[in-house]
Amino acid sequence: MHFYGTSSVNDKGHLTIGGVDTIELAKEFGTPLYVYDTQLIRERARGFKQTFDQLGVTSQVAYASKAFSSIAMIQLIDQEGLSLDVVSGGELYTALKAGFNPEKIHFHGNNKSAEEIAMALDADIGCFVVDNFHEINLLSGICKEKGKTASILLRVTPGIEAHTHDYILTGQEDSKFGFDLQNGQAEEALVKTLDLQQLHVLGLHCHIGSQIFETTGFIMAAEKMIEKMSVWKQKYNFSAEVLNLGGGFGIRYTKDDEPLAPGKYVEDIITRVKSLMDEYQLTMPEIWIEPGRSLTGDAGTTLYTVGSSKHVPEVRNYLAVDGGMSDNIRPALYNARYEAVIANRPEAKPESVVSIAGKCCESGDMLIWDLPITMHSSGDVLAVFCTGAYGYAMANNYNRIPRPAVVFVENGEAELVIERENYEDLIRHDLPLKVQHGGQK
Ligand SMILES: Cc1ncc(COP(=O)(O)O)c(C=O)c1O
Ligand SMILES: N[C@@H](CCCC[NH3+])C(=O)O
Repeated sequence: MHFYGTSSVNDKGHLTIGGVDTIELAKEFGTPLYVYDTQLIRERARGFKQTFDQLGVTSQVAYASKAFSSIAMIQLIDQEGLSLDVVSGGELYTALKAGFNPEKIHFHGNNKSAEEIAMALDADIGCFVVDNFHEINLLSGICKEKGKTASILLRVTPGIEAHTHDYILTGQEDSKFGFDLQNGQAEEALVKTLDLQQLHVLGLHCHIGSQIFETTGFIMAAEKMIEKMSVWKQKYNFSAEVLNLGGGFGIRYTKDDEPLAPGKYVEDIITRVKSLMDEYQLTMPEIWIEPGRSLTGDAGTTLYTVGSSKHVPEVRNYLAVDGGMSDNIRPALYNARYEAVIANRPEAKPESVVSIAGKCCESGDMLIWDLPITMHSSGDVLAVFCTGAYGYAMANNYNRIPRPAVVFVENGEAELVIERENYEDLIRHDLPLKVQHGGQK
């Protein structure tokens, strides 16, 4: 088995994370349970910042909170001195409730509503990542009404096709995000925003996709942006104070994934950016990045209790757990792959192959196909690794299944940071029928 972060095996032979026995966690908090190794998140955060420091580059590392947001998670990010990327009023609300410094919040989104924009302006957030012409008009209009100015980055699509799943590609020309760099829309947006008193253009942003294993795409995107920056410097005397290269650094979900070390992505990309700046004789801007998955992905493990099983002779063994696509929709949505072990005996040799089924009423609710697994029985705990990004964040109540609890573990201590939903939570917003529309009773 591959051990992530602080995971290990104790003298009972049980899987531990952050020095805490996962079997005890399952007993105390129930399953399904998301367990976060917060020391690993801290190490990753520090690693990104140190790499920039070593390169002597002024930076902001903004955690993409869409990967996993909660009050405690945002507070952890704050403790580590990172900035924060939010993409909705809800993520912004969570950040503000967590006491996060608004000046370090960057607001994303391809269709921010007037209410969301007003909320962000009232909170005096640091920066809006402006996505389209509609937003330029909306944001500048609301700024005018409120007598405020907003700092903005223009999100551009550089025309890069990163090698990843189609649904998580974002930098190619045919994308719902951003101003296209090649067809002149980005330049049009720049000219428009430079003219508007209410908007202060800090620089450019791009995000080319997610779960990317090589630096080529990032470097090509940076090259295209810097080339334009040089033209715009001459044409409009525009000097970008900030160049934001987004997130997307890949992680190891299974043995087939071979990501670079997080710092290595930054090192290679920034080294190239520096030399391009020299080539074009431009002043080096602040470099911002927005890692999500690479900060929290491998720090998360989901614990499930093993339940029913089904043997289809000569075809497959199904083993069902007490969660599924309601707590982790990624396998159903992207054919995402995971590794898992029986947490009661993680080091025991695999003796059979089973396919892990969720409990939702949906044939596609399969968490892992063809998992080599050791001896197991109903009641054992299954630990699925690397679920820390876009797992809980995309959890839902399909089949009216309550969302799981989340605990942080560190130095032998476990802390509940999100309570398990209960049935009452599920019907909280339901209203009884008032009007008897031709009922027969
Ligand atoms: C604009 C933007 N920034 C950052 C991220 C974070 O990406 P990742 O979790 O792959 O690092 C995303 C999600 O893909 C995004 O859309
Ligand atoms: N939710 C996706 C990534 C989305 C990226 C957001 N731009 C995943 O689980 O991989």
